[in-house]
Amino acid sequence: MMNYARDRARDPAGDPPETAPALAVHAHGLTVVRGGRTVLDSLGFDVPQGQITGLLGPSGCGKTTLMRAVAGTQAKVAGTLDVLGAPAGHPRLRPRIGYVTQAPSVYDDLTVRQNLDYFAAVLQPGPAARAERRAAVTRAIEDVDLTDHADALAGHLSGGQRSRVSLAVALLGDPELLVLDEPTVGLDPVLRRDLWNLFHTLAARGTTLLVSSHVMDEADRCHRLLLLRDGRLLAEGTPESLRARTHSATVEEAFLHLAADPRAQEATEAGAVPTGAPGAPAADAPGARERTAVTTARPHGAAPPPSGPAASRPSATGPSAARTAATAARVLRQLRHDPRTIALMLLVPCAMIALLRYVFDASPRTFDGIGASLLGIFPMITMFLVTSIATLRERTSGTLERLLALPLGKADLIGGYALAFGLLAIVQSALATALSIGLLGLDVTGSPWLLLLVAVLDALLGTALGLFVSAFAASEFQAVQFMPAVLMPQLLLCGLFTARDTMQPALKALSDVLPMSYAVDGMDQVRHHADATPAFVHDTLIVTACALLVLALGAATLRRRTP
Ligand SMILES: Nc1ncnc2c1ncn2[C@@H]1O[C@H](COP(=O)(O)OP(=O)(O)OP(=O)(O)O)[C@@H](O)[C@H]1O
Repeated sequence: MMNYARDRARDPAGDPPETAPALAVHAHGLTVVRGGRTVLDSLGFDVPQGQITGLLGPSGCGKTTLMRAVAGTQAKVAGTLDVLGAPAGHPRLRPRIGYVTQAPSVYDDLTVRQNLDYFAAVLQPGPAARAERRAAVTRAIEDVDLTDHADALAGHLSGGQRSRVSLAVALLGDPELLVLDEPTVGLDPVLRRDLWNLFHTLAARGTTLLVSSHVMDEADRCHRLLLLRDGRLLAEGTPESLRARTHSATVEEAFLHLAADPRAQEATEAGAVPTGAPGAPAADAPGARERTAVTTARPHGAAPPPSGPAASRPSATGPSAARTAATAARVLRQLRHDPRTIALMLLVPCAMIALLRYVFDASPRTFDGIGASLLGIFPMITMFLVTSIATLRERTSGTLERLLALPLGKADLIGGYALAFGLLAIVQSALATALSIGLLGLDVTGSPWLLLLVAVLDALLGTALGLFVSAFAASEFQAVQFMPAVLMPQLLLCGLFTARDTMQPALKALSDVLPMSYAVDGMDQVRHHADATPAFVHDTLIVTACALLVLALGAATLRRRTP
């Protein structure tokens, strides 16, 4: 059974409050175009605060698109869409909305608790909030009845259990508005009933819920309904009013009646809830007054100050060291559950450098030249691959959409990845450098620490390139294809195979703008000079600047709203 320890006095299945509530969402002329098609067509509706509004309609009618528009993750939204008194997608709304996507957007390679710990750290970063976070995580796990599975990997749970982890994430921080996209799909009847009871408990506490479903028998569990078909609003109102208006016994019948009779739709097509309709705020009701204030008193694009519980929640979305550190810790925690990947990342460069040494057994001087350069190139290649696939997985699993709907700065996310993989790169490069110099007899005049410095910078560059390139890949297959496209030209032109001075002018010019050329040059400087030469400093500065530039480009390519 779900935990109802925080339930208030009202009957979970009871009626909404008698006085008309204020509005959590107000839409007018809402239109969304996806892939050149109008998917939502001039919708007008209201969602009252503290109630459960069901968004019902057949598959493909636009429910997910509407949910994403309300959550602020949908691009190309036209018309008016005010959410909690601010335009949808306003940064101040991010900590105030809990959004559950249709597929469970959680990390399969983290436990239930680790998933929640991370999202809680995004919502409430910093060591000062640790105790509060821990309590919120425990409470959310209890709410979705997963206490017995708190330490299980999310990937080892059933589909319904993973959906509940996703819901628990959305419950963190007591959001004022919960946007739930088909939260009960695939659940057994007992769990479905328990979840609906939880939704009513949340509504009784004052939370607004917008819940989509294509199962019409869930309609009677909602206080109000929005019936959608082919991107147009068929009708809105309480289940009773819709049944009464269409003389139907069930909401499903009412839906079919409305779908077949265009005249029956006309009453609600023009825009907001008609005054006097069941569930609509009366003209002089508090909700109606607030709606006027929301839609007329605020300059376009400006958000009013948050009120209620949200006022105490963090709203900053600027760079935050605590959120960057939490992201890096989460990425490393994911890797900890994947020891084979860690072993491959650390051992493959060592194995390759050892192989190279014995390939050039007869010519140790050639090994010195190529080996030193490859000490930087191996980490760049592995970090590029691992980062591009890890970020792409974040994109395809839906966790990226969820994260970007939260108060997490893009720089925090990119910085967290760079920090985690940068730390791994240090270990990887240190192992390969120690092996090369200590056991394989690599002869360098300069300090091995300088060699390590260039290797780590190369790895950081590989991480940055991987993050950047993943924005252009639609699948892991494509990400892997990008590897030769991005790295091979650099490898061929970096001076490892032919001295850069002897290249054709066009190739030399191309080589001059590729960062790997400077990485190889920097390694060469360490090989031949005891101290850091001006050329070495110049080379390392260029590699560092390129890594930072590509990281910034990676952050710039992240879009909070997707098409
Ligand atoms: N990226 C896209 N580009 C173009 N059209 C899209 C895109 N995503 C969805 N659509 C179209 O938009 C329409 C609405 O899709 P949406 O996912 O919102 O429907 P839905 O009601 O949530 O469906 P379901 O209940 O099956 O999840 C569909 O006709 C779909 O084909």
